[in-house]
Amino acid sequence: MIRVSIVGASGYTGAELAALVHKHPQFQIAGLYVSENSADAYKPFSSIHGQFAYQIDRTLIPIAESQIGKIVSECDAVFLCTPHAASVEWVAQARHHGAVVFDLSGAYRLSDLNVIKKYYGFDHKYPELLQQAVYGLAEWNHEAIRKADIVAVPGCYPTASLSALKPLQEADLIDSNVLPIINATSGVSGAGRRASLTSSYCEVSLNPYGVLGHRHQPEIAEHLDHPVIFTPHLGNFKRGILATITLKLREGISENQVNAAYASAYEGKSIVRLRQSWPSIADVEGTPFVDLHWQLDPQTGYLVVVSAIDNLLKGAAGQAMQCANLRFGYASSKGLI
Ligand SMILES: NC(=O)C1=CN([C@@H]2O[C@H](COP(=O)(O)OP(=O)(O)OC[C@H]3O[C@@H](n4cnc5c(N)ncnc54)[C@H](OP(=O)(O)O)[C@@H]3O)[C@@H](O)[C@H]2O)C=CC1
Ligand SMILES: CC(=O)N[C@@H](CCC(=O)OP(=O)(O)O)C(=O)O
Repeated sequence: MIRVSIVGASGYTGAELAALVHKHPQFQIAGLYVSENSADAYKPFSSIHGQFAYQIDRTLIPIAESQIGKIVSECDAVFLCTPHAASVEWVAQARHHGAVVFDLSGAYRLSDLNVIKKYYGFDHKYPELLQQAVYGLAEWNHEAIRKADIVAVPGCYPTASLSALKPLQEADLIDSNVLPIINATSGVSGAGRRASLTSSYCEVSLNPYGVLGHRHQPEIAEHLDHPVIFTPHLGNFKRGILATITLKLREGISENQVNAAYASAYEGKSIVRLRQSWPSIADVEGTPFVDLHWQLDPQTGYLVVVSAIDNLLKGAAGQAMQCANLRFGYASSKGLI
């Protein structure tokens, strides 16, 4: 059995991950951790996430980065479900002790230090580790993920967007003079469990945010190798992301070529479902899938693609589990479907 420690286990993605590890036939939980001064220190995990009562009987152990050597000695992999700035240091300490690390934050997803400073607000102290980190988009980077010691699990909006756009970009179908436009709406769990006015349930209706400045824009652009316009929206529902993407195809590209690009990119990749009708958030909520459907306007050459995921699963914990499966020699969907 592969023993797994989860730091940030009281949060939304940490809890989903604990649940996935708990039901996985080849993985088991070694320990669940929160920060050194956490208000949840020493509470039973199931007192916070009651759906796991009598299933995951674990205590949330408080721990500092400097103590990670102890965690590493007791497990085969560390999952970090921690804020970006905290993950920068946690990854470095975990690697110092030789751990295989899966970081669900944005700390190791971008390669350019200036872009990180601009969008995350901190100077990244470990450029050599950034270079080693593999971007964990499971359907696309599986060969590199199998050998990686640091996996930067993609953000939720980038997962939805890249899953839709990469087949077209790899097949060279996108008109490079026209930027793809991504309009995506997320449920409030995307903002994490910590209380804030902007993600407070009664405050949220449906609004754009981070317009022309969200940190997922450079993440999508870097891993697509194509600039995009990305506008996130916050919706008044708990979980899920629906991204509607509009792009211009190169002159003369047919619907058959688009269909073939998706079919060939995702052949045998069971987490990606190529749908025959428009997907909805209800279709993917609580599932590890990304659902895609598209339609070409032959008059204008514009294509509309819709991508739906559960932000906490394919957008975070589910994809982290796919990466761990690959890293430890299993099929990427093992334990997920
Ligand atoms: N929510 C989502 O849809 C997605 C989130 N992500 C990313 O995943 C990470 C976790 O997100 P999410 O679960 O939503 O966040 P939450 O706010 O729900 O949980 C954060 C967790 O980290 C712990 N924590 C905070 N600071 C530290 C620290 N310095 N050291 C150790 N533990 C710490 C918190 O507990 P405590 O403070 O009590 O110690 C809590 O357990 C973030 O980086 C987020 O950006 C990625 C994709 C999707
Ligand atoms: C609704 C909401 O607030 N969503 C988050 C994105 C969550 C996510 O994917 O996470 P990373 O922070 O790991 O990139 C946001 O826009 O900041």
